[in-house]
Amino acid sequence: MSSNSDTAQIPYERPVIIRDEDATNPIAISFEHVTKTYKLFKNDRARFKATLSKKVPYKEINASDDLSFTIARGEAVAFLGNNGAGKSTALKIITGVTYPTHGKVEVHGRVSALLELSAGFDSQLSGRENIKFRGQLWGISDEQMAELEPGIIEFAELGDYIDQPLRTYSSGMKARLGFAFASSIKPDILVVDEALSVGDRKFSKKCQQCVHEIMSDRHVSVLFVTHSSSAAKEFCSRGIVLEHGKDIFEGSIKDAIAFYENRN
Ligand SMILES: Nc1ncnc2c1ncn2[C@@H]1O[C@H](COP(=O)(O)OP(=O)(O)OP(=O)(O)O)[C@@H](O)[C@H]1O
Repeated sequence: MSSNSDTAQIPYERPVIIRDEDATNPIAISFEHVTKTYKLFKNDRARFKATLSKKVPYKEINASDDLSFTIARGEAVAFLGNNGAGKSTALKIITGVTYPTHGKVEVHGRVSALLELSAGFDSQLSGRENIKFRGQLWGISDEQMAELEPGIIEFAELGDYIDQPLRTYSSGMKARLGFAFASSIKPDILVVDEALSVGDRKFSKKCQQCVHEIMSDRHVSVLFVTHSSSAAKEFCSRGIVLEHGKDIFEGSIKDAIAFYENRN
């Protein structure tokens, strides 16, 4: 693999993103030569100045660096890597929270992300209204939402607060609502960061159980980010080890864990 600096011709100089809900495609996710470059300015003032002038100096960091991998339909793959290896960046590209600088990304199927659970909620709307609103954003029909709503509300365990505006919720309560929604909408692709902590210990356990149930469904493709070898072994058949944004090892989960552990 080559880095940006020594690549004469960058593949997909303009990012190409193909995203659809075709869950019959044998490929769930594919990255081809994906690079995500962040610009690091000296401070916020310099960042602001850079919007007006091209002369403001900055450093560049490739959070994803010429990253290529494919996740097949129904496959469960673990991303292993130390802090800053580029795991979250890859997940954010998959969920559309951030865009690559170069490369081609394909995502086929409905993605449910257990990442930033409370992002995107409207604080003036109640929990119930937020569920409906999110359902509309996801393109879920009113009938389907009406079927799903009681399960989401029951799972979230918010009691009377479900009809109160979200501004009255604690951060844990918002995360509960986000988790309840994301896990109830039958995804084709589940993206989950194991570091995710939702609410108190009891609720967190319930969430883990729920994630495990979704992950055991053989039709769901899973991309699982973890530092824990045992969780990766339990659910994933394949592992990808990331370092400095690059894919430095890809193989069976057993081999990937052995590689990762030897490196640390
Ligand atoms: N918005 C940003 N601006 C600048 N640099 C960023 C930004 N987001 C991430 N980075 C950098 O990109 C690199 C990869 O970060 P990323 O969050 O993807 O790593 P990670 O493997 O998920 O780490 P962790 O295990 O700590 O969650 C890091 O060096 C990080 O500092």
